Amino acid sequence: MIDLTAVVSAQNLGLTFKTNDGDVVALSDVNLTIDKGEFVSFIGPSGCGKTTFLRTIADLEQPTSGTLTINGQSPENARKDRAYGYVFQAPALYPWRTIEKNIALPLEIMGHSKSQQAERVKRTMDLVNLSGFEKKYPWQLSGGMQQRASIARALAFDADLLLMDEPFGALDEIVRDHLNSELLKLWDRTKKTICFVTHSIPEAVFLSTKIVVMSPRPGRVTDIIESNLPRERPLDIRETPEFLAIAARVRDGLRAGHSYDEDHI
Ligand SMILES: Nc1ncnc2c1ncn2[C@@H]1O[C@H](COP(=O)(O)OP(=O)(O)OP(=O)(O)O)[C@@H](O)[C@H]1O
Repeated sequence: MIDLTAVVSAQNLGLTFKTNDGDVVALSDVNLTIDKGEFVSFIGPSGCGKTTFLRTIADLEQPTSGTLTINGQSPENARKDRAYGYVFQAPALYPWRTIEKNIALPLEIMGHSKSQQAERVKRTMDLVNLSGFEKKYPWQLSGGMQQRASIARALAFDADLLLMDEPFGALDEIVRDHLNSELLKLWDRTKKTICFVTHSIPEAVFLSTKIVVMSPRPGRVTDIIESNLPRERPLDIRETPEFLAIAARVRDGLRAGHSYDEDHI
């Protein structure tokens, strides 16, 4: 049953791309409910449909079967309502605009007043610890800072739902650890609902209240793991037996959905 109180509710969701080489089944029979305030990670090998699922929530792709609602409404209406912010794999900042002007761009397009823009830019830059870098250009910032700026841009809408497609994949491990901790604090402070795509088991376990394990050909959900870790998570939680037990279950789910033979033909 479709859950109208959920932030995201997918029922028997399918999406098949028609290509010149035939049909590509990107999503098949996906059933998933995401409640308000959850942090949900999507993990699975390349091509299992993680990005497609996020893009479908964002109304950038249309499902070919099943039902999907965002805050009880269609993805199209949710998009018109500005129900979500989207953070891409690469920071995608305009090099000719300063950081504050990059963050303000969507607000500018939406017709917010200059004072509203300034207030929101200040608030979101504070949230991602970038205060003081307003007048810098993207190339003057490190990769991690650029990605924080694009998170600020997604937050500037003040949407309750944040869609993040492997935002830290290109960063080194130390920076990634730091941003993972910062993101958890931000999530705790803002009470947002977050959908987060990753390839990293420790990242998924560290961040999430729920982990959705997916497998390719066709993109299916093979396991949904509810995490019992406390909401407050220092980095060394990754060495605890509770953490390692969840990581082992994710690994099992990934293995079960993976056909190694097929890959090596
Ligand atoms: N516009 C499109 N047209 C045709 N096929 C597509 C299109 N977009 C995605 N696909 C295919 O759909 C499948 C799922 O792709 P998707 O990008 O969602 O996977 P992913 O799990 O996010 O992968 P990655 O981890 O590499 O980002 C892949 O086989 C991909 O080639």
